[in-house]
Amino acid sequence: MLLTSIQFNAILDALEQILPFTAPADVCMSRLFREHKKLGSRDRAVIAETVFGVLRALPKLKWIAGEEAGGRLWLLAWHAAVEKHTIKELSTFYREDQLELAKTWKGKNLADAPLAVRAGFPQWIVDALHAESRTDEEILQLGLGLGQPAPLDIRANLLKNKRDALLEQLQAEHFQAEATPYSPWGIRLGGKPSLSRHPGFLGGLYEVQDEGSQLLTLLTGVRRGQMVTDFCAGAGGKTLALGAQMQSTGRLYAFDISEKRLANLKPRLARSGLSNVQSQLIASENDQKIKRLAGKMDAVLVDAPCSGLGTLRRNPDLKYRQSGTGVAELNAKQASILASAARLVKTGGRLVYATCSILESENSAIVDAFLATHPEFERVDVRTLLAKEKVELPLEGPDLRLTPIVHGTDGFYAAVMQRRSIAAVAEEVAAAIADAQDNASNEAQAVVTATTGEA
Ligand SMILES: C[S@@+](CC[C@H](N)C(=O)[O-])C[C@H]1O[C@@H](n2cnc3c(N)ncnc32)[C@H](O)[C@@H]1O
Repeated sequence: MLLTSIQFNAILDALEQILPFTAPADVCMSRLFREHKKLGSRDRAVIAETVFGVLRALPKLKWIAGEEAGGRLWLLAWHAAVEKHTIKELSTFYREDQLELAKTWKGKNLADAPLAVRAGFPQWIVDALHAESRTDEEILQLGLGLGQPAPLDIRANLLKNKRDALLEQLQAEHFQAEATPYSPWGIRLGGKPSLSRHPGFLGGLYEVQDEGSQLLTLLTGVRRGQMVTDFCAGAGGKTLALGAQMQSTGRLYAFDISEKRLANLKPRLARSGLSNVQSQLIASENDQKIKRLAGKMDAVLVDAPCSGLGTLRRNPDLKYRQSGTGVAELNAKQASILASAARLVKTGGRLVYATCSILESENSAIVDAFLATHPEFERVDVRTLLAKEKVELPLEGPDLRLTPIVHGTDGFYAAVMQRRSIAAVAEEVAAAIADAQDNASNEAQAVVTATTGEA
């Protein structure tokens, strides 16, 4: 059987709540599951898988069934044209006239669809990527990668165990578990197991974290005893990884403007066993509390608020809840946060700017503009840093750009910068002035030569 009627009705219910896109899909799903207490774990898995499948494929389903068709018919298009269920299987849930429509949809050829539909993006994302000179082929590859379900990655908590020991333990418990290809702390779990009651999870042996997110933290290069700030800590996914890298020594400040997110860090901190983290609610990136830490940090991570388009595998609804205008507003915030966070970095210290976005306007454009006005910082090639950590992964250019198709991770970006000494900056400025003076005098000589004929 395709679905039970309880599952089918719950899916329709969920779509009705999610499709106006006024609240995040995962929040709507949690609410629905709380309201339907009788749904078993298998039901929940089937419902969530179908709803998220429909959200990922929505541009395609709208092209097949029509922009205004609505949840029920888009679900029919999903089952008929994507999941390829037979008309007989669908007849339990749909009327004769709807089944007639489904028959015609089965013959639709996606190759005839516009690029946005084939890539599974709303048009605004295609326009934004085109504006950044991405080719149709690149957009298609990005869309296909971000249109797949994401794997389940965990990060071994090095404070409590080693990755290999945890891997062995999980395999002994019959998890489908394997080491992630790039992160030295990562384990990829197959079969989507529920971990929330697993003793290893409750005991803080690991945290759920995408491999790409683990790699961003690795780039900070933090070590024992350092002073470190996670400027946009949120619920602390990266704070926990940083704290473990520091072996719970030194001091790790976790800043955020969201009290709710910082509150969610608390139970995670308790499980992790870390005692070096100080979480701090700030009013804005210019909060007075930050000033006293100026120039004191060995490393600052700015995991900036962003469109989140790199996480569409997990949050497919984001592509409908974000917009070009929203991204432009984020760009201003990102630049302001980066400039403010940079003040905390000491000479020789590291500044990592990261997002889970695929748009360069949120990524290198922010970093390039920052570097153009902050000569005291220089870009560090992440390929060199990763090589030192013995992480080999395909990268083009000095910044980290991860994508699902190439790296099997969510879409991530990171640039690493280092604060130079005043002497180095002064030396460079003096050299630039000398160059400019040389050029000016050469030009003056050329004018004299041209007008008098005397060299
Ligand atoms: C990408 S999320 C951080 C995710 C988190 N680092 C993690 O790994 O789980 C961005 C965070 O920036 C926070 N934020 C937004 N504006 C901020 C600001 N002006 N200063 C500091 N944090 C800010 C948001 O509340 C959000 O938690």
